[in-house]
Amino acid sequence: MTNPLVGIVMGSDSDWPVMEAAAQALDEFEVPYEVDVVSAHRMPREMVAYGEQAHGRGLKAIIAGAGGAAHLPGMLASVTPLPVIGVPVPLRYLDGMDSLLSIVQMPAGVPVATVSVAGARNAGLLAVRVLAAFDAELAEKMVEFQAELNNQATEKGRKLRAKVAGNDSFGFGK
Ligand SMILES: Nc1c(C(=O)O)ncn1[C@@H]1O[C@H](COP(=O)(O)O)[C@@H](O)[C@H]1O
Repeated sequence: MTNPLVGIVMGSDSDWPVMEAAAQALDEFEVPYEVDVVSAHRMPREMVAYGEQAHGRGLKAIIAGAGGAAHLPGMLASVTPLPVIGVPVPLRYLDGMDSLLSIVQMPAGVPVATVSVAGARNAGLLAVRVLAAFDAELAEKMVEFQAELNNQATEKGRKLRAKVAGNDSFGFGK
């Protein structure tokens, strides 16, 4: 089995419906990853061990998702030299604002790259970019992915213009 390059961890299995999108993004780029529940609050010793061992085990980035008082991404960032990408998971109350602020407002010296509330897909894509900085083949795949995004957006504009005005006044989207 291929060694995982990205660790996707979350405070609870209840975060998986949100965090799954990170795994899907990594699948699209054929980046090997591992998935686990690691809670700073409920299993602090295991959380520290996970963070301390991640680099030595060959991981290149950690994606950490948590909801509510979401301390997991920041605590992992404090015990690993790896880049940590934080995903604020929205819970029943407060619309994820609690998770967002818990993750994004890190003290200087301990960075967490925070994506949007429930932005697990972007977390996966950001991890791909981290790896692509040192992997020409992966970088090429990312360029192709971006070109496809461009095509899709252009096509949406073309369809909208055709629907609204029946013309192509900006000359985009041939
Ligand atoms: N924010 C944290 C941490 C942590 O930051 O260590 N551990 C669990 N949790 C969060 O608690 C929420 C409710 O968890 P349960 O569904 O298990 O009660 C989840 O969103 C989880 O990420």
